[in-house]
This record gives sequence, structure tokens and C-alpha cells, in this order.
Amino acid sequence: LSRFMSLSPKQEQLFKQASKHIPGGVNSPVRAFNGVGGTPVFIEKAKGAYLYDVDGKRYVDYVGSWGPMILGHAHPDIIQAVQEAAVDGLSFGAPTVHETTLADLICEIMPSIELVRMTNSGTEATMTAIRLARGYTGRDMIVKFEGCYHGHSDSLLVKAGSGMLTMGEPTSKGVPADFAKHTVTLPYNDIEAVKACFAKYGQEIAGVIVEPVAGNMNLVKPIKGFLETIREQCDQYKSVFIIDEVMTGFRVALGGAQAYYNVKPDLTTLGKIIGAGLPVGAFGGKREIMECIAPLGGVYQAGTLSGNPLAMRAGIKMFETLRQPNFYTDLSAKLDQLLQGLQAAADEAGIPFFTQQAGGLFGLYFTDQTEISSFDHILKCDIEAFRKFFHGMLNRGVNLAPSAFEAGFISAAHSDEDIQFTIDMAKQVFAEM
Ligand SMILES: Cc1ncc(COP(=O)(O)O)c(CN[C@@H](CN)CCC(=O)O)c1O
Repeated sequence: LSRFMSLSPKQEQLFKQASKHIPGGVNSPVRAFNGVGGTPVFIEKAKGAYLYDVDGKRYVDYVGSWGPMILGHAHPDIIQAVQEAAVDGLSFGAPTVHETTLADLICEIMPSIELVRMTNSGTEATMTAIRLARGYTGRDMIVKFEGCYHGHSDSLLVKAGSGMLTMGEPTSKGVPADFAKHTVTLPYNDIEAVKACFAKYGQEIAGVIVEPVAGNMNLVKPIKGFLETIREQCDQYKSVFIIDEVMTGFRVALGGAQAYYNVKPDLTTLGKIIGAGLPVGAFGGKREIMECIAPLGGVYQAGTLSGNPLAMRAGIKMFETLRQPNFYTDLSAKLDQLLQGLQAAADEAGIPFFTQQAGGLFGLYFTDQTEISSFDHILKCDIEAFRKFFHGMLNRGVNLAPSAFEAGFISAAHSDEDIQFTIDMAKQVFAEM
């Protein structure tokens, strides 16, 4: 593997320079390549399906900035919208009609959302949704699921306690145990565990937060009845059902996973795609819950740059394309073509491998297991094989997520040629594995 790891001396030098004043040389940990080894690639620009690194090398990109670039990079309509917004001023700290327009759009596309508030990241959105669930119910306990990631707020950096239905333990230093103990973490897709948790703590549970399709432990789809059980239990015990659609919103379907699986949450958190690449998050849902948010109610939340005009106008412009008929059927068909090609290539080379898809989101698994529906299944996959595949593809100009515990993203800009190229490169890499 080491022969794959080093990139150009220039990239090595840039990483050394970055590491002088930036922790780990990156502004978000996953970018440091710790999950795959080697030095991160420094990107200079991007266009359509492609990234271009500082050496001018082109990569077909399946990370898409972790989801936002569903139209492809530097889409001319988006760039024009941002340029036009910029000349009108970058931020006013006062209401603009663009915020109303985007809020109206989101509420129309996701009918479970009656009121929506913009933030600057998915983390802010989920952090506030948790606070809102607690403020609305007057309860403290939150339920989340192993392997799901909802951003880095304290209540959500919690893993399962020693016993399953016990108080959570921090997954990060700096999160007080007193804080983590209000979060119970259950196995994803474990319907009985959800029922047992509510039977034991029901009256204390402020809310449940779940990735409706998990994309932060690699891709894991909900089994039949999982999301429905959370909905039923929240109804029975008057807890708030929060669906974290930061990654799945406008990705697995226009209406998100809640449309894809026909489940109605009380609150939805959003991010990534709604800003078209600019910093945006959002949380929204039932009016009676959202009316607890300041300035209407006593749950405080704020943000200097929330709803800023550049991000709003980029998002509004992007939805013009997303709402075109067949956008998602075409995106899914494109991804299906890719995954079928990768599967055939792996089978030909005799590599234990399979894939899963949810709209424009995908997972690649190096395993001979035939089912992936839990974090335990993911932990049994062959990480070393993934690392070899990752570097083999990167060297051949295909950019995958630098971790076996991340999902993959395709865009409308990926052409048939890009997909065939990806499959051809995979054939070469599988052959040397
Ligand atoms: C379901 C879900 N909920 C919340 C978040 C946090 O959003 P941000 O605070 O990173 O905007 C995320 C962020 N996803 C990661 C990808 N694994 C972002 C990449 C990164 O951390 O750099 C998410 O996937």
C-alpha cells in the first residue's frame, strides 16, 4: 500500500505547510486521510464531475464536498447566482426576501416542515433540534443510534454505555459525563431495542434523532419497520421524532428520505445540498414545536450569518434544477449504471464486494456478507481492501471518500464516459488487489 501513498512532493510540502498552523493540516478531520493513510490531495479548482489538484491532475469526484455538489462543481447557474448576490453585498444581518423564498421552497418540498430556521451548518441544525425537543417536552433524554453522526454538538458525541439501555458515554474528550448521560445510544435498525428503550424511559425521552438512511458508517439503509417504530413510539410517549436529513435531504429523493420511506417526522434537520456548496444548515417541522424557538418562544437559537443572501440565492437557484422532472430518476439511473459496472468488475476479479444505493447516495462494501443493515455488519467489512481500492482509484484519477465509514455521492454532471472511466479504472485496481 505504501507505494500508493505518496503523492507529488509539492502536495507533501503543502500538507507540511498546512500542518504548521492548522490542527492536522485540515479544517475537518476526515480530510486528513487518517482513514486511508497517506497525504491528502490539495485541490485547486473543480468543474462538473471533476476536481483538479494543485498539480493539474484531474479526478472524477464521488465526494462532492460530502453531498452539496449534486449538480456538479461550479455549475454555471449557481456561480452566476452567487456572483450576482455578491455585488449586492455579502451579508446584512437583517431580513431579506431570499430567506422567505428558500423557506417557502423547503416547506413546499417537505410538507412535514411548517416552519424552518436557517443555520450555518448541519451541526447547528441538529444541536438546535435537540434543544428544541428538550424545551418543547420539558424532558432531558435523547435517543440516537450507533454509527450515526449528527455533527459535533455535545449531546450527540455519545456512544452506547456499557449496557445497551444505559446512559451514554462521550465519544469525544471535553464532553462532560453529566451531559452524555442524557443520551441513550441504540443499535441502528434494532426495532426491539427502540421498543425496550421507550418501555423503560418513555416518559423521560425528549426526542429521538436518526439518520433515515445512515451515511456516516458507510451506507446503511433502514429495515422495514425501523423508522415506523420510532414514529409509533414517539407518538405513544409524546417524544419528538427528529429525522436528520443533512445528508439525505434532496439527495435520496427531492423530498428526502422522509418522502422515499413515507415517514413523517416532527422535526427535520437539513444542510449540505440546500446551500449548493455555501455554508447552510436548517431545522424545521411542526408549527407547535417550532413556535418554541426565539423570538416566538423560550428556546434560544441565533446566528450572525444565518440565511445570508449568497447562500440563500445559491440554494434558490439550485432548486430550479432539482425540481425539474426526472432529475432524481436520471441521477439514480446514472448511479445504478456505475454500481452495476463496479459489481461486474469485482466479480470478474473474484473480489468479495457489493454495493448499495439510495437515490444519489451509495455505499461500497469489501465483504462476502450478503446483508449490510447494522454497524456490526460494517465493522466486519475489510478495511484494508477498501484502503487499497481507495488509493488505487485515487492514483488513477478517481476521488472516493477517504474512509471505509463514509458514503459516496454522484452528481448530475457525471457523464456516461466518466462512469465508464471509473469502471475501467476499478477493473485495473481489482486486478492488482
Ligand atoms: C447526517 C449528518 N448530520 C449532520 C452532519 C454535520 O453537518 P456539518 O456540521 O458538517 O455541516 C453531517 C456531516 N457529514 C460529514 C460526512 N461524514 C461531513 C464531512 C466532515 O465532517 O468534514 C451529517 O452527515
